[in-house]
Amino acid sequence: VRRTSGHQWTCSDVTFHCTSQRLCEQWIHVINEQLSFHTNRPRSLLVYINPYGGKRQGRRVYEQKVAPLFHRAHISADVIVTERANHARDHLKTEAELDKYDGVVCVGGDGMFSEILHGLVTRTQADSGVDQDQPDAELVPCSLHIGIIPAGSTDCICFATVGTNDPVTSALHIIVGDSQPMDVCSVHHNNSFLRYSVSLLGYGFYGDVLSDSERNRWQGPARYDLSGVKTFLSHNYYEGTVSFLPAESNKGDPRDELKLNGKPVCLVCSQQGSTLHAQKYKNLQGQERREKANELLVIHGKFLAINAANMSCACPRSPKGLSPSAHLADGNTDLILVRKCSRLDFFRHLLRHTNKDDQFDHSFVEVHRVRRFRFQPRHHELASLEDLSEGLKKSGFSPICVTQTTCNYSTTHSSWTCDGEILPHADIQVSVHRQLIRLFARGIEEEQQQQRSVFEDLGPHLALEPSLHWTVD
Ligand SMILES: CCCCCCCCCCCCC/C=C/[C@@H](O)[C@H](CO)NC(=O)CCCCCCCCCCCCCCC
Ligand SMILES: Nc1ncnc2c1ncn2[C@@H]1O[C@H](COP(=O)(O)OP(=O)(O)OP(=O)(O)O)[C@@H](O)[C@H]1O
Ligand SMILES: [Ca+2]
Repeated sequence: VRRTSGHQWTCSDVTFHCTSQRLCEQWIHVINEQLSFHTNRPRSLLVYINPYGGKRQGRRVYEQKVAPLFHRAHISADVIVTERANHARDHLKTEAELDKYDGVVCVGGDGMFSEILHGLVTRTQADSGVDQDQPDAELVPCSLHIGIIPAGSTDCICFATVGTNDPVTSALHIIVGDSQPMDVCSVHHNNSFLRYSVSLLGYGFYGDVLSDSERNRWQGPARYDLSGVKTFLSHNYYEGTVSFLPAESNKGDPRDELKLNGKPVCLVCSQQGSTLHAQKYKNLQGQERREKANELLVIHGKFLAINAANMSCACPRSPKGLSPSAHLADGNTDLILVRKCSRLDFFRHLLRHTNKDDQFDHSFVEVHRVRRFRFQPRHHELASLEDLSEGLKKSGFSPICVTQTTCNYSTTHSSWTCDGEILPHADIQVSVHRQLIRLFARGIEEEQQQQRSVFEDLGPHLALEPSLHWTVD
């Protein structure tokens, strides 16, 4: 494997010249033996292809670019081309013989990934007797790795975990058996399970963009930009209460510049983080007290957007993403609150997603790293007040009218987008489940890491440099 620019990997050939047939056979034997020591590599995969994702190229991408690589790497693959939406999810939930495989691969976009996520997590909980309707249930991590071959219109999850959306690069991460743990958010309404999320939960601006764009699916990926401009111009804001449990004190700050992004060296995402936490915990009496009491912080306000970014959400549209310092596997999500402000200010904030400026450095934006949160829209609060106070009703005071007349360009509620799906309820509770799944990926590498050979990272068995071969020869 050879690294090229922009986090892409390609196949690289090494030609061995031997003086005799016997030496050649020895080499083949030794190399195969060394490869067999590397047990993290998958041997057997279950592949789901969405033939209608993105530009409808999923099948071609798999057959022409990925299958030949799996074949060369002696990986066997059972391929299912989906016939309808939720085919992959339902097959994983009930039918798939998961014991036969080392991993599940999805060929498609974020929607297809979400199907695999729901199928695999739900199956794992059912097999372990965990009730996912309980918001505080401790979910059991999935044993199979998930690989993503990008072939959708939005490949945000692939982009934010690999650094590029290139099918060959993703196939090579699968082949070498890379492993990237990832947090998963569970979303509940009252005490019933709604969905899982790994990237963006967005209420207000992004919820409205998604709701509008669903009506214009025929426009393809451009629908997001069109609905984006429309939603920006409507400038709706929504009133409600956000309550959240802040992250432990060692988890870094959403505004820190470390940008470790869940890489293997990242202390925040690794087990070593706990030791670091123990030391800091001692010195922070106030923080300690708050964590012990599991104290929720409560913010009431009028918001243009409420976003929970469980990972950076970097994508070609926004190369550093919604929360550039978010970690993939730290057990937290970054909660971004954009309060009511002028159109110009909101435009400035949005624009900063496309350049190097800090999008959180505005008086109307705040960001919190949290373990769980709840959102209650205002009309819910008013509805319960209404129940309690007959007097209010008698006086003819109608909460919804009040909201509409005092805020003449506000509707009463928005919808949540959950990794691109619209949720049916606005009042939601969200909990982060640390490292619930593992991807065949390694996070976005920094420049120095990119200088090294891919095989150096795989341990001593595969550290075969061409120069070394010549010396032995
Ligand atoms: C002035 C330029 C501002 C550009 C601001 C760009 C910020 C982009 C942030 C993108 C975050 C994507 C997170 C991805 C989540 C995925 O799990 C999900 C499923 O595929 N995709 C979406 O929800 C799809 C979400 C698609 C959201 C597209 C938003 C487009 C906004 C355009 C705003 C235009 C304002 C123009 C003002 C004149
Ligand atoms: N055979 C199928 N026919 C129709 N829909 C399917 C099929 N297989 C999967 N789907 C659905 O297609 C949706 C979009 O798929 P995918 O994510 O692969 O592509 P996409 O173009 O990136 O779409 P989006 O950007 O909307 O997520 C998914 O939600 C998935 O459930
Ligand atoms: Ca996280």
